[in-house]
Amino acid sequence: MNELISYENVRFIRDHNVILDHVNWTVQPGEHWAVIGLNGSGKSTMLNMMGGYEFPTSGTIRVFGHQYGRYNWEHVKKRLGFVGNTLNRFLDTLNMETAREIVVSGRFNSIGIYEQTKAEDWKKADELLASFRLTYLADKPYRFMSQGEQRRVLIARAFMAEPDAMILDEPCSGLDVRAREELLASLERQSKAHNTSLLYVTHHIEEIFPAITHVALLKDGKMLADGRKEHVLTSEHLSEAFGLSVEVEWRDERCWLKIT
Ligand SMILES: Nc1ncnc2c1ncn2[C@@H]1O[C@H](COP(=O)(O)OP(=O)(O)OP(=O)(O)O)[C@@H](O)[C@H]1O
Repeated sequence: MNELISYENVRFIRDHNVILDHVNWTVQPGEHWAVIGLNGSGKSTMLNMMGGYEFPTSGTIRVFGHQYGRYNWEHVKKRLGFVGNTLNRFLDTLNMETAREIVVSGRFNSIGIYEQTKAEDWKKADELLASFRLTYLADKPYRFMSQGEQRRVLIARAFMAEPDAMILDEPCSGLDVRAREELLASLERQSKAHNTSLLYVTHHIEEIFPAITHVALLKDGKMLADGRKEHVLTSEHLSEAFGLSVEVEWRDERCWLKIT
């Protein structure tokens, strides 16, 4: 069994609401996934479960070959990068730190630096800042950055530990079009450099950049379609998922939507 991630018949019920309904999903090494669906379709819940933040009501989740509930999940989490709104819990600490400090802290999977750092850690943080075009923010405290800048700093931080898989929950929200394109290019570069599988949640089909190989399409907590992106991103599937008549157009290995 060499899958990176596998969900078997995963159900998640909260307050009598079925939030994920018999979800089956497999990610193989080398694949990069986009997870799409309308607001409330269960995208974040599905991915947050991997971090051990929610326990499935039934079904099995395996990450890096380890079954959730039967293994010390801290070891799994060390190999997972995560960028999403859950980091807002640490806002008080983040606000006090500079971009450089935040990126370095990713080396220890912490927010805030509580361990001995080495010169090479700072060198690597500087390289990451450069790769994400954030050098100009190196010494600026988080609280004085724009929303888009904060988002990019957190993404650079998540690469510091060279994770095997990286969950990015709407990483481009709040970014202008140029910043979005720069971020997508940096993500592509970094994921190649470290062999990191990307798991990318978005509402925007045009953010599915060429390096993304597969798509999971959720509707009302169910997996409507999953597999290679060319097979999933069709006018029929997307019209059904969005409850709206749309037409898909492929240009330069990217997919664009037209409302029809
Ligand atoms: N802890 C919780 N308790 C109760 N309901 C929850 C909880 N977490 C999520 N939900 C509900 O589960 C559903 C799926 O939420 P989720 O955040 O996974 O959707 P999403 O597809 O990521 O949505 P969005 O695109 O708006 O971010 C929503 O109806 C939400 O209200």
